[in-house]
Amino acid sequence: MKNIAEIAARLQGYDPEALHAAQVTAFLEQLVQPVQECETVELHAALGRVLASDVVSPISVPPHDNSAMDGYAFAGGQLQAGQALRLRVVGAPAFAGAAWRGAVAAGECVRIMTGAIMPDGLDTVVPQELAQAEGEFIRIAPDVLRAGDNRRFAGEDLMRGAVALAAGEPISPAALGLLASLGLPRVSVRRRLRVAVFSTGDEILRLGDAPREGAVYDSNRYTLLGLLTRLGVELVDLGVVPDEPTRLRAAFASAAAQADAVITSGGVSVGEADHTRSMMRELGDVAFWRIAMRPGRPMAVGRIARDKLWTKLASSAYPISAISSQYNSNNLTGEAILFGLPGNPVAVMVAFLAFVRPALLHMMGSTRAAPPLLRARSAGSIRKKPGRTEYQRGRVCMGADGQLEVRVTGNQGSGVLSSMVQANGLIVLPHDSGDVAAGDAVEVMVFDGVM
Ligand SMILES: Nc1nc2c(c(=O)[nH]1)N[C@H]1C(S)=C(S)[C@@H](COP(=O)(O)OP(=O)(O)OC[C@H]3O[C@@H](n4cnc5c(N)ncnc54)[C@H](O)[C@@H]3O)O[C@H]1N2
Ligand code: MOO
Repeated sequence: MKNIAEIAARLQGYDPEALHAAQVTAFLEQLVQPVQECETVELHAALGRVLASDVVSPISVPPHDNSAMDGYAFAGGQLQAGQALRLRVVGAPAFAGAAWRGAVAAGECVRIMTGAIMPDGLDTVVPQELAQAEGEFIRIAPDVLRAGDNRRFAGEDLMRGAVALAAGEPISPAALGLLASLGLPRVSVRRRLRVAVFSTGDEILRLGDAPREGAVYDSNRYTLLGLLTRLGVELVDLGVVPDEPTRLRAAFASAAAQADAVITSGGVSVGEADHTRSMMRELGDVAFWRIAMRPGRPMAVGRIARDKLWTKLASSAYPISAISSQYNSNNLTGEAILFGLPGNPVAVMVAFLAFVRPALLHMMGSTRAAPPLLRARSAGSIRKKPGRTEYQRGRVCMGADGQLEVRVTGNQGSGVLSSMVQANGLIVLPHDSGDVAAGDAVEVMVFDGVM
């Protein structure tokens, strides 16, 4: 296991006082490892889990060539440009699930329903809307159809023996359907990631507490719990922890004893009461950064080695028995990854979306960790200083000309959640870029469905 200093040493131009967003991503890729344990779950419970190994198709889907339409099947070679075709309807209709095995001669066709197996030798289906019935015949007008139309091939979705879904694929509703189409009742997935969350700060009120001068309600834990629930992790909610070394030590110890990752908010800046960062450092191997970004400038990232935790706690007179039972009952790797996010509510969400979420996806074993970026035209001008990555809250929609357009959603203060609620993405203005003029193309990290 590389220590934090070793990972940092590999980053070109590493400056903890002005780290680039791209360096944070590169650092986290080095720091985290996918969980190795797997389990087999019922398909209906697999949504959002990450596939542990390749799924090879035991069958072809569809299993036979079949019709895509209700209509009449015939040999398409009989179609001729500029000419109508008249065919005699023979045999019993072919229904989905009931093959029709008779012979069909030239000049003949068979009534067929969507999904029914194509009778031998036939390759084309005329939908019934395009077939004019004339007694026992049908007539197909000139040039309405080509040979091969409306036939679905055996295996056109999935071929027997081919990889249907690769390891690392997050299981989406479409993937659930795909696995079900193979007849697989269960699937092997990586174990769920366990993530502990707590908010820090003496001024943080629990919901339901009476308002108090200078105090704010704990919103960060709720946004984080929401984001993590969408990610499909197991949550360990440790509530609000005041800025007191003893309480923080207990919270970090408990979190590290039972979770793969620990996410906190607040107390990572330079204020007098910012004890979170010193406690992280006491118990773990941690880097504190000022990231050249806005919002989300201060952030602490590191790990607590679980085997060293006991020694460290012993020297602080912490009651180890309180957490050793939690530790023993869990099947965790040797370390808990720490994400000490800043206190400002939007900074929390931006840091989560830009860095923490990709890192957690990587830990979950997902091969789809990078957030999706769209290019859109900026509806207005945006002021931007070169030398830091800026994330502006914006709403993407289709402009009058059918092109994607993004509009900033109001006050961009790092404590202002209302503009975050109105947004459906973050406009990502890269490190070196300057002001954006109305009409310029910008990149947007869309978060519909993510948050
Ligand atoms: N001299 C400097 N001051 C500050 C710097 C700096 O670089 N030099 N950075 C500023 C930035 S940017 C941020 S962000 C904050 C981060 O500070 P902390 O991580 O220590 O966060 P706190 O001071 O605890 O809180 C900041 C702000 O956020 C509110 N907050 C905290 N927790 C919650 C919560 N759970 N729910 C809702 N709101 C919360 C808190 O009340 C403060 O208003 O530091 C700047 N200062
Ligand atoms: O950048 Mo702080 O992280 O603005 O809110």
